[in-house]
Amino acid sequence: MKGIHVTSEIGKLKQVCLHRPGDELLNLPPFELERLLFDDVPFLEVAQAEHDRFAELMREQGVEVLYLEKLVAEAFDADPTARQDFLEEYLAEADIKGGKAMVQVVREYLESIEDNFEFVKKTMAGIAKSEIDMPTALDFESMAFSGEQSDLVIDPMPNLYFTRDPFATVGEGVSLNHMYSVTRNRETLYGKYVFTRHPEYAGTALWYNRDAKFSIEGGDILNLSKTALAIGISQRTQAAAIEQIAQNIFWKTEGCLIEKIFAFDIPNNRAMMHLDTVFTQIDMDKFTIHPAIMGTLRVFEITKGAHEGEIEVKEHTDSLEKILDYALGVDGVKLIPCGGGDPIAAAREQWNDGSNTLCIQPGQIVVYQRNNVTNDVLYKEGLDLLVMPSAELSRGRGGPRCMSMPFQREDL
Ligand SMILES: NC(=O)NCCC[C@H](N)C(=O)O
Repeated sequence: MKGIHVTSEIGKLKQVCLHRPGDELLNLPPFELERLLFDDVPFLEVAQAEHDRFAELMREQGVEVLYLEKLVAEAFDADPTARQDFLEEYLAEADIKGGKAMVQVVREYLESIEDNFEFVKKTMAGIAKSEIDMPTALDFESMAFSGEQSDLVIDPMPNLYFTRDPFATVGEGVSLNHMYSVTRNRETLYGKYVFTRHPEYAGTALWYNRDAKFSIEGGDILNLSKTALAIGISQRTQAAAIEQIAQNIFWKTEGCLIEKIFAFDIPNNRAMMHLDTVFTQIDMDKFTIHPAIMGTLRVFEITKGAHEGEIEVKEHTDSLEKILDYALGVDGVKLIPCGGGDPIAAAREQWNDGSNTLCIQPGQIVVYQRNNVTNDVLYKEGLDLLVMPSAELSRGRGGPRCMSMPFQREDL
């Protein structure tokens, strides 16, 4: 079965989209880490082995694993004009250091890669100066660049293995996001070509588009039910983007069943960059949570207004448990604190994504091995943990939920 179908965070996972970390992690200059939103340089071989185990754990549960790089290559295999169109957009957004002559050299270099899969991986990895012949007829900009410090002509996209963020599946459609940072915004181009040009996915409804003005990222978008969505107001997602997606869903697109959007205003900092870094659903009535967000969290409910183009907003003042009971239509939601309530363990394990779990089916979750305090608490709560190695992957500041985008889940 193809197409998108996701109406919860916990319904049995049938199909998921990943990206296996590739050479983009070799093109990470240490002095560029902050700009590229990474905290250390991972050891690629080990990161790949950890990622392969992640995929294997899911396959063992009957999940079909798709790879983003393969889907994009399939779109190009099916329609060579798609590859040409992609290349033009890619070059325009690549911020190529140097002038027109350099752009031409890069274009020829990429065009010379015949195999579409290799071509896609190269665009993800970035391009080093040493890989290309510097232009012979130099325009001034290219000439000036050849003496510059940077060894990269095109930046890598090291965050691509966090497939949760550049686009997000909701119901039968997708929010094709506009990212907060320049470095991650290029990632959304791959989603664009999958959802508009891949033979199986072209025509997927888009609830948001990458050319919109405000930023929204998939780590902030949580499917609570067929009709309710949670979205974080965070470092990465602006309230204005939530208003825009609400407008799109309620008034400007067809086919979305969402009737209520709960906006969760979380602290604006790197450790808690997305809602899913502090809060993930793990069972019908259970969530993991970073205790540091309790007390400060404001929650708004957005619904369709009475007149064309209007939305209604109200703020909830109940406890988070009560708000979630109401949003999910259950009784007695339980919040399980990361780090077992100990503030140092909570901060340490949240930093390494202790609250960022991927639910395979109600009560069964993928977790990082390194978060042993939180994992013990989850065992005691009766959860079935699929534990994955996490020494290298965690250096990018994302966990199992960040590294996965469900394409299909069974309805609850
Ligand atoms: N959903 C997530 O929290 N994704 C993790 C993204 C980590 C990445 N290094 C970033 O800063 O965007």
